[in-house]
Amino acid sequence: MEPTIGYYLPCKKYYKLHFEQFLILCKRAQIKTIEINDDYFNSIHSQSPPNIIVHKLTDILCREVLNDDKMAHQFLEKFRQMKGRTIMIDNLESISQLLNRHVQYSLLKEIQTIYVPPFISITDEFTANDCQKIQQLLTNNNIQYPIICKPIQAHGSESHNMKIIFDSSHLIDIQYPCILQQFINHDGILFKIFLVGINDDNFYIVKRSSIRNFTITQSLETISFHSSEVSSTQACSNLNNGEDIIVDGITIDNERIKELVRLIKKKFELNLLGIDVIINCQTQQYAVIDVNYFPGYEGMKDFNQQLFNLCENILNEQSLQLKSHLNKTIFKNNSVSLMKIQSSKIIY
Ligand SMILES: Nc1ncnc2c1ncn2[C@@H]1O[C@H](COP(=O)(O)OP(=O)(O)OP(=O)(O)O)[C@@H](O)[C@H]1O
Ligand SMILES: O=P(O)(O)O[C@H]1[C@H](OP(=O)(O)O)[C@@H](OP(=O)(O)O)[C@@H](O)[C@@H](O)[C@@H]1OP(=O)(O)O
Ligand SMILES: [Mg+2]
Repeated sequence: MEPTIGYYLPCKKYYKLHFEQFLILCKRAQIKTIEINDDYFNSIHSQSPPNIIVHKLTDILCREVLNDDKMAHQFLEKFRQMKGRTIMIDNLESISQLLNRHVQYSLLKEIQTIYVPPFISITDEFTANDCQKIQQLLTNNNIQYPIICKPIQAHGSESHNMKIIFDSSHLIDIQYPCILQQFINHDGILFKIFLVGINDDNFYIVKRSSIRNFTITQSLETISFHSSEVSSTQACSNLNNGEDIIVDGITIDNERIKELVRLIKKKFELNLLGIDVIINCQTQQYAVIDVNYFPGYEGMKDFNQQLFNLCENILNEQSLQLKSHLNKTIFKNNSVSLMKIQSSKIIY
């Protein structure tokens, strides 16, 4: 029977990735593809689950985990029920570790050689009256101004509105729940590392614009921004470096990134990853500021081919395992009948 790959992608993601190219590659290789949606689940009793499911379910996972949404939970349960019979690219439990910035950063910090700028987590139990308490937490954790305030939720439309705060008198501006993190001067350059987990070396680095350096000489008003304004491919914000500042010389060490990718992939057990790195312009430390599940892969021309290769590898492994399982069973059955023959010989 021909192998099958199921997919669940929000429309926007499907078109942005040109996912039809992936489907064409599958067709050429005689791999069946099927969209996983409500219709699929309604007719599931008549078919066995796909060998692999490729998906971006982060929005639905966020609704389930962070908003306790029942519909989202019911939909995800249908994927969970296929566990053991299909390979999910990637596991929902692994992806969940990235959805909350506090969880994500805490796990990254457990990797000793990885640097995550110091942060504290501010739950929604804090109120505008707690600024002193928050300042104390910042001091205890050795976090200096400026600081960046990020929503605790790391994925979805609500997660990208950020603030830069320059002094304690503006702590009143933070939105709850959030992460407050040390702002690192990095010459306005961000490195995005896109990974398709065929092996640890299979990553692609793109350089993007980012937020320019700040020196605090006087108290500044809080700056609010959306992360796409400063770091998307089209970014052209007054928070970026002006054209007169030349930063083309900044490069990143491939070997260091290779090690970083290996450690993060192993820690989170994910195949489709985007890792955002900035380089502290004073200490040259590589700071990991964000890990995204199934990112946009903008700039990586052959993403669909890479994803296809990953799926093909998994299918090949599956069929090898199946063959070896069948061989073992045949061998076991043969040896059983051989033993029967031998023992019958003894009897006679
Ligand atoms: N600690 C930091 N120091 C300096 N700049 C930072 C820091 N953290 C984030 N930034 C800047 O803010 C931008 C958005 O941060 P972050 O990547 O955490 O947001 P996001 O909304 O999760 O992004 P993405 O769209 O990649 O998911 C970064 O691209 C970078 O320009
Ligand atoms: O593609 P999607 O709609 O899933 O959006 C993702 C976005 O890709 P896009 O901006 O190119 O679309 C990613 O940007 P890159 O790191 O790849 O630059 C990153 O911001 C993810 O966090 C977003 O996922 P979300 O947070 O919304 O779940
Ligand atoms: Mg993110």
